[in-house]
Amino acid sequence: MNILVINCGSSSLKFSVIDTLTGADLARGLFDKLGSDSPKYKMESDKLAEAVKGDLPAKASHKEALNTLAEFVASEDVNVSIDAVGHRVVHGGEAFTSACVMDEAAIKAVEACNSLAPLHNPANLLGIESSKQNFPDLPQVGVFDTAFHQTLQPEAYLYPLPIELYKKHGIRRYGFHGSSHKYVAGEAARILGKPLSETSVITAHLGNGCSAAAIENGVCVDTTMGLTPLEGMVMGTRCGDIDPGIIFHLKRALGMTADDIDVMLNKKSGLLGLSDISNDMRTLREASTEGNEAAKLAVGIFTRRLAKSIASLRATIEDCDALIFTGGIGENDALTRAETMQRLAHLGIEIDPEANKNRGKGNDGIISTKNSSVKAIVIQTNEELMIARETEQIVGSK
Ligand SMILES: Nc1ncnc2c1ncn2[C@@H]1O[C@H](COP(=O)(O)OP(=O)(O)O)[C@@H](O)[C@H]1O
Ligand SMILES: CC(=O)OP(=O)(O)O
Ligand SMILES: [Mg+2]
Repeated sequence: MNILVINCGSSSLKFSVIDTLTGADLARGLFDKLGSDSPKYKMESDKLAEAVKGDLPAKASHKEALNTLAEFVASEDVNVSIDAVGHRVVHGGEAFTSACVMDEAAIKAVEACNSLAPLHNPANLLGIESSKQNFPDLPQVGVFDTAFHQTLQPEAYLYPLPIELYKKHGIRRYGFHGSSHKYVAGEAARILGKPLSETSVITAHLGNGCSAAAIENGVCVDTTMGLTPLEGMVMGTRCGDIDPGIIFHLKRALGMTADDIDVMLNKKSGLLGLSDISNDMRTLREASTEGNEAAKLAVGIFTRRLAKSIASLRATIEDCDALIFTGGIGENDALTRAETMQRLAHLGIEIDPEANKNRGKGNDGIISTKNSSVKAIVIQTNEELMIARETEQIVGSK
């Protein structure tokens, strides 16, 4: 089957067309600055030597983006027919434990989660609505970031808050990046040569958003993100765990509004806030090499907290076969991996420095020594392939 996979942000749309038989992506692209005065796009296909770049008319929205990508996919440049559309949906709350067809009832259930993921969910729904208009004959399937974490037990998902908040308002830990954690856990089992149902791993997804998960015998038992994708580790622009008392202090002593604080914690904190240079790990590594102390400190705090998160997740599972690094930083930044593993020697992880240096850029594999009782593995994530596979399963079972 050929599945069009769509990941909609508030002003962007990422897509790929995946052949589920081979796992290859036949085409991919990005629409940026949608709704602004100068929306832009870049689309690629294996048949083309160069990417197709262009501008959409001012104020063009997700609908126009979908028109443009539909024409591209049907053109000589790609020339494939699409069987179904799979959408990334970030927050499915407790309503979704797996992917499903986005009918009216499912859309209503996602809408009910909008306030829990105001940055992500409304945009995801916009993508689904536009896609229904553009492709009325194709099945539209939602694949949820939260679904993989629905196996968490109350001990893991409840906050130590008045229990009414959970019972009446659904305030609990949900976890995100589920498609990535699930994909790399499956690949880890394959690399280790064990069935997934007998494989226990800690997966660290380190992209712009960062989260880690503890997976026991193939089942997710704990994760670092919570009600929203703000909890947990230091990220590009998000703070991760902080003392909630800081929020009251910012309001009372500095007069900030809830919206000001929200923007600060989500968009101006993390690596960007600490370094005052960039949210991008590559830029911070370069600045560190040139002796920039703020960049060094930002990265030091990032890896220290990353190691603390992994060590605390280790306490939630009985055995651990491997620690998995994935996402842009996990796949490419050998220094982040080395610094994290050095802090985790007490867990039985012994780094192979040469293997660690040589991994990355599509070169997956084990980066721990033969004697390491817990292996460390670099695995390139593929959320799009996971979404395509889950979409195929839903459509194929109809
Ligand atoms: N070669 C590299 N070395 C170090 N960091 C890298 C490298 N390539 C990408 N990264 C980092 O990966 C992060 C982005 O990860 P990615 O998974 O692409 O993000 P997203 O969550 O947006 O999908 C950025 O911090 C970027 O600097
Ligand atoms: C849920 C989340 O953090 O997603 P992203 O990393 O794509 O921002
Ligand atoms: Mg990514």
